[in-house]
Amino acid sequence: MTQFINIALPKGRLGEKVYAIFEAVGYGCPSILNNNRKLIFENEENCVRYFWVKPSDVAIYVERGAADLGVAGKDILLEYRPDVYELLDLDVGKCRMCVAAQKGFRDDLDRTLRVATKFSKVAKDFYAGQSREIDIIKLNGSIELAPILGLSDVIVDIVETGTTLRENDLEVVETITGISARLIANKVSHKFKYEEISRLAARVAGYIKEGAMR
Ligand SMILES: Nc1ncnc2c1ncn2[C@@H]1O[C@H](COP(=O)(O)OP(=O)(O)OP(=O)(O)O)[C@@H](O)[C@H]1O
Ligand SMILES: O=P(O)(O)OC[C@H]1O[C@H](OP(=O)(O)OP(=O)(O)O)[C@H](O)[C@@H]1O
Repeated sequence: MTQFINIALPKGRLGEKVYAIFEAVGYGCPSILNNNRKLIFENEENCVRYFWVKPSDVAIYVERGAADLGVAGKDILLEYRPDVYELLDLDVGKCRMCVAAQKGFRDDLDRTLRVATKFSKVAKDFYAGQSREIDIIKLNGSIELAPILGLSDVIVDIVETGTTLRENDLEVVETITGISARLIANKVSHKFKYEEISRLAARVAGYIKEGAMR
């Protein structure tokens, strides 16, 4: 008997793009795009159930088995390091994790560098690799304000188009890593729903490969 697959989708900028991929490979759930406040959608015909989840929470749902699969940005995986399988790079939600600062900023290396970020672990690892002493200032949004107001020397944040940096007279100092959305799986589900998950992942992988060749 085919088992239901539970998939945690990230609400917001990534969600619809990601759902479009699942729909294109036969895992549609037509009512999901109705603009209401429902958070769970299921399609009995193809045995799939979707949850709309805050992007930074997707990994938690998957790690703890509330969802079998999920889609999370590589930024979230690097920061929270959930114990999940990373099955595929979905090639959407592409951006970069960068160090940025006010134009002309030079690190004088004499004193502790103040780093404002949502991504404390990513920032710590990056500067540990350079043996640079830092002070993390953990913020939850509008990170670009920090160097402008003198709260930090630099920021570690996501850059997509570069518009937010440009409009606030900041610039990229260094790129830490490229980011894109990843399909992740709960480790127990991967074992017990192996066929269902493998079938879905293979179809998604084929779709992405076709897209790359187009
Ligand atoms: N310009 C961008 N800014 C932020 N994230 C982006 C951008 N472009 C792509 N992404 C990717 O999309 C994912 C979701 O970003 P989004 O901004 O929708 O959520 P968020 O507001 O950061 O989430 P949360 O509210 O849970 O902190 C990110 O984890 C990242 O992988
Ligand atoms: O290079 P860009 O295309 O300008 O995108 C980058 C901006 O987008 C994200 O912010 P988000 O919109 O998630 O807002 P917040 O982090 O301030 O909540 C990120 O933190 C940058 O501020």
